[in-house]
Amino acid sequence: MARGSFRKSLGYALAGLAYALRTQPNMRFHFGAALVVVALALLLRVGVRDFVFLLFAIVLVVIAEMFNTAVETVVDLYTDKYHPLARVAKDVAAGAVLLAALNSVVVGLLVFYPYLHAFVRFWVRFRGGGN
Ligand SMILES: Nc1ncnc2c1ncn2[C@@H]1O[C@H](COP(=O)(O)OP(=O)(O)OP(=O)(O)O)[C@@H](O)[C@H]1O
Repeated sequence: MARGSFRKSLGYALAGLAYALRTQPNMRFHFGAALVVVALALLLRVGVRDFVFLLFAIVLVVIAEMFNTAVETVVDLYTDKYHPLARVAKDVAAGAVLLAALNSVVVGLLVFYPYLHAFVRFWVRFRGGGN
């Protein structure tokens, strides 16, 4: 692939990412949540393996949301009338986002559980006056 062509392709791909961020409130929410999770992971100094699990879960949600946006756009391009197949296409794409989001919640709970547990124990002791 020529270098100019690679640059162009990269530009199109970044434009797609920017479009999804600009037009999809869900996408902005995912990015915000991802920033919080990454900041928390850095703050708590989670291990490299746990960090990789978190990154995979985050990127999976973003990818699912982008494909969802692509499917919605193509369906809307094809028809603005009600069609059962249009509904199926959009519902299945939305289902993929839901699955990825649920996965990210489970991964987050598993990774952060030891820290949350330690924090709660510390808090209970602290509130109990050290007994
Ligand atoms: N042309 C259509 N024909 C049949 N059902 C449709 C059609 N367009 C949308 N729907 C139904 O309405 C739901 C919501 O569609 P819409 O395009 O508003 O997606 P959305 O989930 O609101 O998008 P966003 O991710 O932007 O919030 C779809 O999941 C589908 O069930």
